[in-house]
Amino acid sequence: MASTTKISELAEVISSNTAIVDRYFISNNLPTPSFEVDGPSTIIFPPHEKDVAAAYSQVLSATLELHTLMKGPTDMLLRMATLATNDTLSLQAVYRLNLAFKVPLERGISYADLSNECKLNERDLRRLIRHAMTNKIFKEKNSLVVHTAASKLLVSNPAINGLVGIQVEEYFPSATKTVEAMMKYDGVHSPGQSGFSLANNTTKGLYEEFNESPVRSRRFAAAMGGFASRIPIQPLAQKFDWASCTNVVDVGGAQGPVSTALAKLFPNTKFVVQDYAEAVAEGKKKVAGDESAMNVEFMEYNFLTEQTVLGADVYYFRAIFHNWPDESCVEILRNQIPAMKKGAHILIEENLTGPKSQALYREKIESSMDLTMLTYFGGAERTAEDLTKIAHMADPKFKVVSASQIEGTPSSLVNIVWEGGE
Ligand SMILES: C[S@@+](CC[C@H](N)C(=O)[O-])C[C@H]1O[C@@H](n2cnc3c(N)ncnc32)[C@H](O)[C@@H]1O
Repeated sequence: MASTTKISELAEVISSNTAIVDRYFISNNLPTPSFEVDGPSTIIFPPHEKDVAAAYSQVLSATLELHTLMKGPTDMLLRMATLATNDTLSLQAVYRLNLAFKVPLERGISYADLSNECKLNERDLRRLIRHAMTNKIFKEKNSLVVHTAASKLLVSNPAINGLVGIQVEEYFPSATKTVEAMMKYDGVHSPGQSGFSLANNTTKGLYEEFNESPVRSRRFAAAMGGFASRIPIQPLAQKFDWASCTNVVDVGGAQGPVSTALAKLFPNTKFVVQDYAEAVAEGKKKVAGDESAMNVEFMEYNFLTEQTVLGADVYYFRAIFHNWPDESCVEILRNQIPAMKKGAHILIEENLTGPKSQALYREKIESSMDLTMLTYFGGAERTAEDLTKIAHMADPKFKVVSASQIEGTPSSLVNIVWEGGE
């Protein structure tokens, strides 16, 4: 008989690594994880110390694996789809009915009063909320619905609320159509062939569709902005010689969160942020009167057409290419060529995927992000080699000179030099 089994090995990994994380919390006077209403909303982001981050990641992976092993193949298969779908269903109810905003933060509310406020009968409302509670979104106290740290976050953080909104209102229906879309078009070769497009009964891609719907477009932009604002700027500032550039074009730069931050650090470099009209208008409003953003300009530009800023030193794309199928990435790169001088850089900042043999939790998050890109856009999470192939397909005179992680962030920077032109 084996002296240790897989499940007791995993239990040991969980125990020893939880102790490392716990010691870190205690010695740094940090609150220990809790969903109590005054508990911390984030655990460790970004990871401050590598060994603690590794221990934290081991705990998440080993608990996931132990949980799956303990369920066994039958229970896992029988329940997987309904469990995951119903998690989203009850979250959709929380979002759609605006429940987090209707439960008073300080005292809670009865199901009867909440039912009146939501115009939904008490019995069904209770069923939905009780399910949300299994994910620690609200809890019951003295027969009242009261907040937890998770439900409170929906009230206090508009970006998180927006991200939840797009998951339940846009992603949830789109994902049900992804396989159908792939079968229909034998893969996804243009944004209009995505699960999103099929679910929305359109041949347009997500961005084009949202251009006609300011409410959906704003919710999406706010949610993306929430992601963007969590990434520190210093590591990117140190990763490239921005100071030596006269002009940088931030292509698809949204409301300019990166360019306005870089512009403060590099006052002699001019940053041009390009995006659709609405993002550009919002960006202009944000920097109006800000002396430190005098070197930032906003410009409407559709990157599916030829680049209009000629002769810049850098054309920078952050979190753009993973939103597009390979064919569109090639087109976007080719659209920059007529504007590019010899030696100009295309800088692509993206999360690059790594080898498959990594911690289970990390693998699940990365692979889930990949399917999210596929469903929304027909896009993909890519390796450095994938992006190199795309650059060469666009033109062999694009030379990939480096691709490496930006220290302290989840992103990498791919530096491509244009060897054609004058
Ligand atoms: C995921 S966001 C990234 C925004 C920004 N680069 C950042 O990292 O915060 C993608 C951006 O691409 C813009 N975009 C999508 N299609 C575009 C197009 N055809 N032309 C210009 N911008 C576009 C969107 O409006 C959005 O702001």
